[in-house]
Amino acid sequence: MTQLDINQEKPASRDQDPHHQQTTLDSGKDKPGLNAFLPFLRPYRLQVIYALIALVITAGAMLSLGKGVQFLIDSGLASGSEADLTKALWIFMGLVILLGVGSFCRFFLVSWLGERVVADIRKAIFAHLLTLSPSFFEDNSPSEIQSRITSDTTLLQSVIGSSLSIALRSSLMLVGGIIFLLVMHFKLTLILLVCVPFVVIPVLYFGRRVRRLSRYSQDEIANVGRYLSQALRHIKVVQAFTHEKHDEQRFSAAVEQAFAVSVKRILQRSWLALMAILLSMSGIGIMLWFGGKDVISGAISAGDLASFLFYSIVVAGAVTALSEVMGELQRAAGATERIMELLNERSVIVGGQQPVPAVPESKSMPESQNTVGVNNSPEAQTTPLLTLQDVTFRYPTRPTTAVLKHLNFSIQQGETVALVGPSGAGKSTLFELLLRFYDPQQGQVRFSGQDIKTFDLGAWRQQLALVPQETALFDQSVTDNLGYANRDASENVIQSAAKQSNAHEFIQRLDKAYETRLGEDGVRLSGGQRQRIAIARAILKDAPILLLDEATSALDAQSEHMVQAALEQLMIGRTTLVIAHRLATVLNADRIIVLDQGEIIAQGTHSELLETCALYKRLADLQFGEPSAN
Ligand SMILES: Nc1ncnc2c1ncn2[C@@H]1O[C@H](COP(=O)(O)OP(=O)(O)OP(=O)(O)O)[C@@H](O)[C@H]1O
Repeated sequence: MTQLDINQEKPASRDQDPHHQQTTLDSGKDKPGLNAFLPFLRPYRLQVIYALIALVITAGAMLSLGKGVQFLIDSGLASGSEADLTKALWIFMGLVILLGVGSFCRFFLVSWLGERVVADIRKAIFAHLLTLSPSFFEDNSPSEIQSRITSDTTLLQSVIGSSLSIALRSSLMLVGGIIFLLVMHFKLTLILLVCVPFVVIPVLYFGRRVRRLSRYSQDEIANVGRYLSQALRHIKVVQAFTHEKHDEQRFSAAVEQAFAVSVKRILQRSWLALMAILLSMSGIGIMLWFGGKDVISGAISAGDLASFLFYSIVVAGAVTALSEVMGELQRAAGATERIMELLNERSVIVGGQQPVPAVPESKSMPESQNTVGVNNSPEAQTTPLLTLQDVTFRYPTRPTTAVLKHLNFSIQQGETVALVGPSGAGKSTLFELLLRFYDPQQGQVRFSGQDIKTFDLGAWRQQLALVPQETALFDQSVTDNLGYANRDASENVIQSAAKQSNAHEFIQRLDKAYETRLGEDGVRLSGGQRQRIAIARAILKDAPILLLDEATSALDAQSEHMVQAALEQLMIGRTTLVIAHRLATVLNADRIIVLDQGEIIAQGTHSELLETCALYKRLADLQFGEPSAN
């Protein structure tokens, strides 16, 4: 399904909807597993090879170290010769240096690979997410996706950056260690192999419990963090309702809860330490006893016993490490699967190959503003610029309800058409279809006679400039926020757009003028100022079709005048479709379309509609404050 296992419950009807079928993921087949991220490792083949070499060298050095210990004791200490001792120590130190340098290289290379691959995966996911249609984000909430990406990639990072190398190293140590042990002393090896489970199983048991509690502990800490950020984000609400005491108590309850979980974890960890020391040291004691008897009887040397102990510890350590990382590897396989699902998700909105035809010249459009070329052919002059033909649309999340029903209308180049209708009539949805956030299930939207689905998606969206009701602003400078519409615009061009949209003056009055950061969600601007920023953006985009969604919230007379003047400037020479909430807009429109419950119920001018359409008359009375006698 489209859901990345985020939303478990889905309405059954969605599966029967052919449109929605396109948005579903084939998560059931070809489970990718860990090898799915091999393509991400491919560019770093050399580093992988170097890391493997370092891995083999360190494992070899570690295994040889046991023999080094034996040599040190038997040839160095037991022989009583200082020269032999020095020689043995040199060999031992050589191995230690090899092990140290090898470990340095292995650790650096493997961790580097983990970080590098995860950085690439994060970039790939983000770039891919940006291409998905809005319907995908209705099925999968962005905040869930965000936390998924963060936790899944962090898990992958730890697996690529450490667990995999631990698994490889431990396997080498395990096999190598057992071979050394068997060659050295068959009977002691058998004793060891019997002892290992007695040590490893309890350690694993407590280890698992510690891990599980660590996860709970993390969750509790996340809860505390969430609570904290909510309270601080809404600090004005907290203080206005004098809610401080209550919030303080709830916060301290959350902190105490986190503390209680941590104490449980610490206790298990302490048990783990106790068991590990008792069991492993008892095991060593048992072997020392058996081995010591053999040393006394002369069957083996003291060096033999010491190196035997060394290899036993290596083998037990490898077994423990392997069983620990196996769980990690499994979890990482799940994480990889989810990441791959996300990367394999295809947008249901696909662009075509056709170039967008040039917009026919408008008599009122100044030459400088018509950037998409001019087409003067008689055919271009007569074909409407925009046509909706029998358009029926249902949102993918509500496949049974048609939001737009059999819409038919055309707009000529340069025309201004106002859309009017009660809340929920489908006005904004119409804009979403024009922007191709969704495609209609039935009918076509045409531009200069061609279905907009045949156009390259980016090129088509370049033809439209949207001035939304709520202007989305980013926590960046004013220049960056304006430049959002046109990344190539120079500072001069940006300022001239701000002047045209009557935004320049208030921008100049901000602390750092155009360099002022607007704060999260542009909180530092008033409604009218935000709208003028949106208008400046549309000017910068310089698209032939304007989609205006007028703000419903009332502006004071001065702001209203500024916004209106800016809009009039913007509309010159463009084809405009406006969701109208102001009297001035409907009066200035060439035509008004009245929408109700997804259907066009009337079209005409303001005065015509007042006569012919009861719904329009009622809306005019309510929305525009227009006395019905007018
Ligand atoms: N993403 C969505 N998923 C499902 N249904 C939606 C979605 N967006 C809007 N709708 C529904 O579609 C219908 C039309 O909504 P739309 O926003 O187009 O109306 P509108 O005429 O613009 O209303 P308003 O003037 O209040 O903005 C409403 O019933 C709404 O609940």
